[in-house]
Amino acid sequence: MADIIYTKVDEAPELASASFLPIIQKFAAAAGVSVDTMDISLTGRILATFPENLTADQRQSDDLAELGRLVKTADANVIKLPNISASVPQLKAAIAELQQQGFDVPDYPDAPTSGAQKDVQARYDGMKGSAVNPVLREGNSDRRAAKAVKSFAQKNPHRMGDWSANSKTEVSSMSGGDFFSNEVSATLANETTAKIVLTTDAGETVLKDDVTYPAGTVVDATFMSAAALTSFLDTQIEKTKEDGTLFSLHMKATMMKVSDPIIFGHAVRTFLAPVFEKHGSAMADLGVNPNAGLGDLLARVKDDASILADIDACMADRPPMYMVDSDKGITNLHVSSDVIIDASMPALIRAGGKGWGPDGKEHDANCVIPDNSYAPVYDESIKFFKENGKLNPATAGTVQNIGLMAQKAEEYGSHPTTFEIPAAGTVKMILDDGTVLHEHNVEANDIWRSASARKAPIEDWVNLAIDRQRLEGCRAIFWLDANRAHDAELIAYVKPILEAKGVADKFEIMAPREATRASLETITKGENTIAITGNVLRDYLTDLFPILELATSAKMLSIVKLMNGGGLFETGAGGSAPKHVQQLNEENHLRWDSLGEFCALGESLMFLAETKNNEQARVLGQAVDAATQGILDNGHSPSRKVGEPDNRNSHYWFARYWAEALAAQSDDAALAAHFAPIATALAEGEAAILAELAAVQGPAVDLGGYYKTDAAKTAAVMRPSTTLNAIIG
Ligand SMILES: NC(=O)C1=CN([C@@H]2O[C@H](COP(=O)(O)OP(=O)(O)OC[C@H]3O[C@@H](n4cnc5c(N)ncnc54)[C@H](OP(=O)(O)O)[C@@H]3O)[C@@H](O)[C@H]2O)C=CC1
Ligand SMILES: O=C(O)CCC(=O)C(=O)O
Ligand SMILES: [Mg+2]
Repeated sequence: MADIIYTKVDEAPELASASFLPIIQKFAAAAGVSVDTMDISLTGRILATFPENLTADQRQSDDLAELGRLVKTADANVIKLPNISASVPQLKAAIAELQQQGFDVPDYPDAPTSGAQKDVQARYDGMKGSAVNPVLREGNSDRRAAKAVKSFAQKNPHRMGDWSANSKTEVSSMSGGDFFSNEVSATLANETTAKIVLTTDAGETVLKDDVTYPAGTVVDATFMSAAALTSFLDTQIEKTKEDGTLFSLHMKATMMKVSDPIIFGHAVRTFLAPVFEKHGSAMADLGVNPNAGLGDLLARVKDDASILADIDACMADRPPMYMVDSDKGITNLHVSSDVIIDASMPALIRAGGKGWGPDGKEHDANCVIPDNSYAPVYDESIKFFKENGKLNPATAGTVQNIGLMAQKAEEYGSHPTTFEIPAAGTVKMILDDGTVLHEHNVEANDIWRSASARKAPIEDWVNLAIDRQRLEGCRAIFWLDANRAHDAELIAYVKPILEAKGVADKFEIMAPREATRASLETITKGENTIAITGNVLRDYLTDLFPILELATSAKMLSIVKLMNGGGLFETGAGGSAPKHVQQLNEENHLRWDSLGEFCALGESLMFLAETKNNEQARVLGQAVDAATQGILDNGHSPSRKVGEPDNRNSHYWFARYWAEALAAQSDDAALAAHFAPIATALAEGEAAILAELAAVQGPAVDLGGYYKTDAAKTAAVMRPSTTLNAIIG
């Protein structure tokens, strides 16, 4: 096993790796540090899943499973880049591309009939949504802006949209019948197994058997009423029309891969209700499944003029929709993974409460977030900015996050215990001694789910928060709502630990709405605060605050201190940025900023130094920090526009500053001597390298694929400077 594992992913970050990884490997080798890749890309995972369909040459090892084992060991030192969390349309596109490239992987069966097809679907469903992060996240989350990054943002504040006090933008959530209002929760005294049973007029169905919980696990159960949801959506569609705003739905269909595509499907069905009423059976015959989105629906009915005419008539009567891409007519309801709440809501808030409409212009929006558990965070943020005006990134303090994440904590681990209820009845969660832990009366189509959080991760999370607060000395708030069933159980863990450690006076506990306001007030004053949250708010807040403070979450330090002693260094909270790939394809400019990778690399090397007593790794790591600082101080981050320096330029500068820092340091004479000529060559080659990088921009390029690019073609595009390549090798 290599000292450091650098993940092979998809889309923009993977393109960046084609340029950056050779530099990392070359520099690390000088200190005897090995850096290897493991493939967690969507196509890599598909190929690893169907070996029997592939030739011996085409087969691929199951790197995700291997990494899943590694992160449970003290040896883990993994740099994890963002990967695609695939919706079904993305999965199908990746399958089609592989087939075209000569890989005989099976089609995704939409409506499996045979056992074999059901097996294929189950194997694909295992790859759906956020299938990677939960496997690797065997620790809690520590995300914050490095000091250099934060002070750069303060000195170079990004543009922020203006807020008007009479902006009509608002958040709308259900008034009841949602996950929030139906939640029950209990902490288990003993280790136990449990089963989930649905009882209807037709009898008993075991929805899930043999779930095991260690003692001390907090186990929740809740459901969303389908009737309450559709009536809420109906009301919101009407209300949006009356208000003259954009209808926008924000959810996390990738992470909440069972529940949220169903909720999304209800929105598609409700928005097009007259069409479903009239053409329901014809559309079903065409294989329409509203959960797959409007994009899939339109493709399936494209040859039926009467359905299309009724869709047009219905849309004309509906409020305008918030658009993903107004030029291409891609709406909010096209694909469930196109609008991901953690990125979409902050972008809208940063823009002053504006979203893009079908006319290609910005408008106020009705942000429909059906469930009330976390919607108040966005609602309160919007209210705060309406009252106080936009945040000033030049003076704002920062919100750091310590998030409960380990061992599939809370909602993000609930997929195996989430069910769309087939018929009215009762759902019971029954423990092995026969105790009924939780019970709900449900109707057909309700979404019932159970989530849990284990004792060891909870205690680790509280201790991580105590350590962080001690280091920062700033305000620290547990975002927990004493009136919410699950949060009350967590508070019962948090308070005694704080008291036992004598630090209870350093922490506050507030419900998400109050904590949002308190945190915005704190950073507006230029002060810092730590948000100590559950798993979902970890995700939401580590986009919300960075996007307001730094313009993007991609620049964040994202450290997962693995519970068994290893380290996982995620590169930012940002995703895979499909738009960036499109720009590279069209005009050979990659605007992806690798700052997240630079920060993660520095942390990973320092971690190697600590855990393996590797002093040369420490020297390399310190020099990485100097190089990152150099990129920021000298303005060598990528530009967004073709013809201007891009991702590849930033890698050249990074290599140069890294080599210069290594040559200049005096802790390790051998490394200094090794890097002195490299630093000189990089400096002397500057004019040639920059000219070679600039020369290629403009024309379209061919990478030989989107989901699975051709390695040689990608290397040629991403490493166009022969002068730089000669130095890096
Ligand atoms: N940790 C993970 O593995 C994550 C994976 N994803 C996956 O990423 C894909 C896209 O998701 P999406 O919601 O569009 O979110 P992204 O984070 O990919 O993109 C949102 C926007 O943020 C900006 N951005 C993000 N990272 C960078 C960067 N390094 N440099 C410059 N700008 C950046 C870009 O803005 P602009 O285009 O304006 O420059 C981008 O369009 C999905 O497949 C999703 O599943 C998403 C989140 C996390
Ligand atoms: O795993 C995913 O799909 C997304 C993860 C994410 O958004 C985050 O961790 O911030
Ligand atoms: Mg996120």
